[in-house]
Amino acid sequence: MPPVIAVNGLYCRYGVTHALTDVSFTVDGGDYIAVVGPNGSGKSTLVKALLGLAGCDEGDVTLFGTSLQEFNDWHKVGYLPQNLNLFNPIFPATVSEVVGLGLLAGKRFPKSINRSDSTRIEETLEQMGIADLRRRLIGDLSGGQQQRVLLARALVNRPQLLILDEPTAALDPETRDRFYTLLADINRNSGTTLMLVTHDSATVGGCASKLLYLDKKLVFYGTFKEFCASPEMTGHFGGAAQHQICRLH
Ligand SMILES: Nc1ncnc2c1ncn2[C@@H]1O[C@H](COP(=O)(O)OP(=O)(O)OP(=O)(O)O)[C@@H](O)[C@H]1O
Repeated sequence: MPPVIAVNGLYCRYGVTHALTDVSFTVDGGDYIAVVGPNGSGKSTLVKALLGLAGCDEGDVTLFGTSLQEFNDWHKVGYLPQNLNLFNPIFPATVSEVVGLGLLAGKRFPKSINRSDSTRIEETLEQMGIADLRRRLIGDLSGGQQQRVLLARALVNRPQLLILDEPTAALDPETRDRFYTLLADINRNSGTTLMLVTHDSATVGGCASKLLYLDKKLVFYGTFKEFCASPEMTGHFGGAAQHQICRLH
C-alpha cells in the first residue's frame, strides 16, 4: 500500500515570504498526525499544499500514491477548515441539508440526494451524536454543535483521509475535549487517517500517534514517545516547553 500522504522537498512561499522550506514526510494509512508549531510556522500552508490550493514552487505531494497534479479521488479526502464562520441564525438550511452538501460535492450534474444518500446522512448524524438536531436550522445551534455538523459534512463521504485545520479554535475546553475524543474514535473505529492542525499539542498528545512540528521547516516528525525522549528536542525547545507537549505521555 502506498502512503496516504507523501511530501517530498516541498518549498512554498507568498511573494518574498518563505512559508515552507524543504519539507518531506510520509503518512501511512490509519495514522493520526498532530501538526503543531507557532503562529505563522506554515501549518495552514501545508494543509493548503496537500489540497492543491497553495502555490508551491518546488517539491511533490502525492496522495494515495498519485501525484497531486493527477489526483482525482477527492471523495477520499475530507477537510474541515480553520475559519469557523458561524452560521447566521437565519441561514435557511437544516442540519441534514448541510451534511448532505458533503455528498453533493462528490457528484456530477444533475446533483441530487437519493434514498441511499439519505440513509448515509442519517447514519453519519447518528455517529456524530447529532441525530436529534437533524431538522434544526444550522444557525440556531451552538458553536460546538455547528462544528460537529461540519465534521459530519466532512465525514459523510466516508473519506479515508481527514484533514482538520484548527477545528476547535472556537470551542470551550470541555466541548473541545469531547471533539478530540470523537476524532480518536473515528480514527480507531474506521481507520480514517487524520491530519490535525492544532495549538493544543498537550491535549491531542493523548490520542494522536505522531507529532509533526513545523517552524517553516520540519523540526520534528515522529511519535510522541520519540519526541519526549529526544535530547535534541530538549535542546531545541528547552525542557519546560518539551514537558508541556509531553505531560500526557
Ligand atoms: N495569503 C498570504 N499572503 C501572504 N503571506 C501569507 C499568506 N498566507 C500566509 N502567509 C504567511 O506565510 C507564513 C505561514 O503562514 P500560515 O498561515 O501557513 O501559518 P500557520 O502556522 O498556519 O499560522 P497560525 O498558527 O497563525 O494559523 C506566515 O508568515 C504568513 O504571514
